[in-house]
Amino acid sequence: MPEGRRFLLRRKGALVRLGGWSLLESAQTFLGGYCLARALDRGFLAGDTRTGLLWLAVAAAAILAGGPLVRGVFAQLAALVEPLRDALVRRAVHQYLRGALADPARTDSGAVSRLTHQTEIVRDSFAGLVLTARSFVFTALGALAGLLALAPQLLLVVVGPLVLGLALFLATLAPMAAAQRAFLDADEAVADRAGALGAGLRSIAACGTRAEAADRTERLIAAGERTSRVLARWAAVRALALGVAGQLPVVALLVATPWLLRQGVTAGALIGALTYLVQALLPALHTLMTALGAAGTRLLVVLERFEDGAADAPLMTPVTPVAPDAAATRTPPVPPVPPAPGPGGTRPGPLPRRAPVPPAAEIRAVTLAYGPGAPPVLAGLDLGVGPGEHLAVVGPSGIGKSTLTGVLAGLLAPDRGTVLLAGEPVAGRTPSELAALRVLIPQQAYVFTGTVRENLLHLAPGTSPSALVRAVEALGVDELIGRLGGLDALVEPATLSQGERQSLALCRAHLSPAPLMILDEATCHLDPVAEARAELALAERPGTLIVVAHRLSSARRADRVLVLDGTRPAYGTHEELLVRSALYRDLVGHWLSAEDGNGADGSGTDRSGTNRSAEERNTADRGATGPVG
Ligand SMILES: Nc1ncnc2c1ncn2[C@@H]1O[C@H](COP(=O)(O)OP(=O)(O)OP(=O)(O)O)[C@@H](O)[C@H]1O
Repeated sequence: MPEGRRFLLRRKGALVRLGGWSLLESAQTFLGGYCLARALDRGFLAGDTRTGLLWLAVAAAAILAGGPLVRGVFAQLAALVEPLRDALVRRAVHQYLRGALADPARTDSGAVSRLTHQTEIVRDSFAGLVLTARSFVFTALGALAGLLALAPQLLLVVVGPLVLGLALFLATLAPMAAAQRAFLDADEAVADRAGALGAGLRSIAACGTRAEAADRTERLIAAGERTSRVLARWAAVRALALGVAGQLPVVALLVATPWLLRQGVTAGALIGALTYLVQALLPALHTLMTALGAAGTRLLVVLERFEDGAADAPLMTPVTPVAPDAAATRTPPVPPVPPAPGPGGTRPGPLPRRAPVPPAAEIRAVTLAYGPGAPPVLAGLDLGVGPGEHLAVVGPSGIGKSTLTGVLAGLLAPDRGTVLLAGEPVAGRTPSELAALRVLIPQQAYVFTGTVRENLLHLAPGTSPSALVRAVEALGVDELIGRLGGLDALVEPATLSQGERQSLALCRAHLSPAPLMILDEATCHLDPVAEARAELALAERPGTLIVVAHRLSSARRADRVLVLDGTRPAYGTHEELLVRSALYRDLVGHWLSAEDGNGADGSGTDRSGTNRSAEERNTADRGATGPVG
């Protein structure tokens, strides 16, 4: 408002000229009713047709003068509206430059819309408002002056309902604007959501989060419905105000006719008064209310897009350029990741109490049940995975391994407890924030129709060609890519085997910049050699690796193993768990007998571990097979 006032005060000349032209509109209104009244009273009702026609000719001349009047009004209107448009364009450019200098990485996609579409909306809405508000004020002046000139008693009858209706209308302005803003916000939220859903459709289908996505969208649509109901209610109040201000004076005039006649008001004056009400005031009022309701609210809402403190910022201020490095320091710090241990390396059990960097992933007293009456799948689980660590998660089928990966990845919200990634809570993070922190590869690998390159670079589009080649070689998928026709060959997911899909998905995960990688049986369709190669490559990648393991070799490669066992989980190295956990021994025994059934695992490692003596091997194998046997 103060800015608007300042803007108008600086254009006093144009306002005065506009007022001058508008006064002619008052005169036109005045003459319309007055001439008709006189034509009746002094001409036709008095039997003097010539005089009657003369008065009507004066009224016609006033109407014909309308052409030049409109031209004059529009010329002055341009003097008000065009500077506003220019100021908004300047402000939009300034906002954009300020944002770009403050954060070169940020893209302000709304800037073009503000510069073009939104500026034009403001310009048209402002012009429409000035036109209608001015027209109403000067028409009302002309009509009231006419009523006074015809008979002051007419004013007494008409002014009461007119003022009442106007007051009711003015009272609806603020709540109506608030309702309109809420409606537009809700509408934009639904549009944003629809856009995000469209862009993320593949991921939603791949992660199986269709129900959650639908639920969140439904809530937004319901909010939109509520705001449109509120808006409709205020529109009804506004229609009532229009009825009171526009129609009630006519009814009052008709009801008061006997009294007015007794007061000496002539028939011509009554017809003139009706003309003022029906032909001048009512249409002007209707146009004003419609314009304020539609253009006014649109103007308010769009003008807000030009705010954000830009008003305080002086234009053309020299700004110190921001070095790209400085911008980089503003991105959220990623905890330093120490180098991962070598393939055969071990890391002793619990994390040190005062770790220099927060754990890569941490679960504190997490409980999760699928449904209110269902027994918890995870019950008060604690887990800390250090940066660079390689953890294997094992357990019988249905014990909750996938549930745990979902919780760690932020896809499942626990009923109780906290999940932290890199020391920050997972709850409340947006999908893109989560994607920057972790990558989860489920058992059903996600490959989409597109080129091999698009599939591999899906999580890291900026990867250099040499890094891509290195990842392809490390994962051993070069042969597969050759068979598919090269990096630019089109992939048809349906024509790939499960193992081929897993290979591509693992290579994509390898390229992802996320510091935490979670594999949920993501190698189950690979042969043991390919699995070993993939896991080793992924473990050597900087960052933390959590693998839901389904083979002994996979558990052996990890620094530590988490055995999920209902409410009694066990942690430790492979060797420690062979001693401590009966369930782990059972699992190992089961894996060994399965491998015996399938022949050697082909992984190139012996079955009991790397670089161990025959005696150690025997001990371990005895421990492993004991309970099963
Ligand atoms: N969306 C769900 N709704 C209800 N129950 C579920 C849901 N997902 C998993 N469960 C149940 O939770 C338990 C743990 O399932 P989860 O998939 O986490 O186990 P898992 O250890 O990964 O099993 P597997 O090794 O067979 O994949 C199971 O009893 C399963 O039936």
